[in-house]
Amino acid sequence: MSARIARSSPAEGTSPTPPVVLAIAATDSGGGAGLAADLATLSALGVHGTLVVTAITAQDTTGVHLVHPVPASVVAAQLEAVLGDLPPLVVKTGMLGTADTVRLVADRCTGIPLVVDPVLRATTGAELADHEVLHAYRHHLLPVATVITPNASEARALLGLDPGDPTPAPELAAALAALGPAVVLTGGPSTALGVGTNSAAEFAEIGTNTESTDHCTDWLATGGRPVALTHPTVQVADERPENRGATRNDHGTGCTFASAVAARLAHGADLPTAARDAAAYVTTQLQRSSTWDLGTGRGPIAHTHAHPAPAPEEIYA
Ligand SMILES: Nc1ncnc2c1ncn2[C@@H]1O[C@H](COP(=O)(O)OP(=O)(O)OP(=O)(O)O)[C@@H](O)[C@H]1O
Ligand SMILES: Cc1ncc(CO)c(N)n1
Repeated sequence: MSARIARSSPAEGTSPTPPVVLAIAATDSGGGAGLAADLATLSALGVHGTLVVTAITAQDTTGVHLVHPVPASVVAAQLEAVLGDLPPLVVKTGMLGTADTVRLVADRCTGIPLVVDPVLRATTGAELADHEVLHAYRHHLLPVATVITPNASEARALLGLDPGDPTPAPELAAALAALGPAVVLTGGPSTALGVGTNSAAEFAEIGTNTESTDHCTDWLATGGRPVALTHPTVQVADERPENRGATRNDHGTGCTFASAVAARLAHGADLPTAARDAAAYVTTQLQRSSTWDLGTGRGPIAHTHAHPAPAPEEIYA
């Protein structure tokens, strides 16, 4: 017997119209990052997500195997379709793939609150942007972005610094903010270890030390002195013996974080609140997937909201 979706009376079974956030990003066939992460996060946080696909990636928990950019004319057609009919309160960008697409997004999304996650490299290490793309980010997208959410290595690339440049994280955030947008420079556990980003003085300032991995620090820069936003680390497995039992499922944290920022902004939160809420959401979802066994590499952060699934009688009648 087939189950029928319940049709309850409008007063009982309806909810208010949700805000719309447009996610402009690429697909991840493994379902951990990119548009899969964006739409799941927006849905979990009470937002209707519309989407523009910029590239298709063949990707799994072990790495990126192929990137197929969508032609700029097809990206433009998707943008025209959704910007007119379903105007977004906030736009969030992830992997854009080509310089043409970066410029197109900058042109078409000017005047809409814009959260830019400058995806230049996958968690698994694959390069997802070349010099032309970087140039387009610097000169076209950053000046019209409301907030950008790079990690430290993306921040260095956007500033034209060497990968090994020792500039501390808050200075990187401040330098990017000087180009126009507010900045949340994200820092996973490697930042807490002081790898290339935080100086000992900064760790003293935020009440931790260079050996501590208990807290992650994101740096919020809005023009003045950058502010440290700290939250508890979900320990990630690495070569250290004490971390052997920790999670290996952290694929998609950056996309999830930026989408959560966009969702909270769309609900009217201010940027510091949105950034704190987004970090709390990432931490919760990392914790939830910490014992999952998906794939052989770095598995996904949790994108399920009701898991295990509710009993059928709670959904169907
Ligand atoms: N292990 C962790 N425990 C708690 N929070 C984490 C952890 N790893 C990342 N985060 C948080 O997740 C958010 C996204 O930061 P992250 O640095 O992972 O982005 P990213 O490097 O751009 O990710 P990705 O490579 O998936 O795009 C930040 O708020 C960061 O502090
Ligand atoms: C499609 C896509 N977007 C973003 C990332 C960054 O994690 C990724 N690995 N893949």
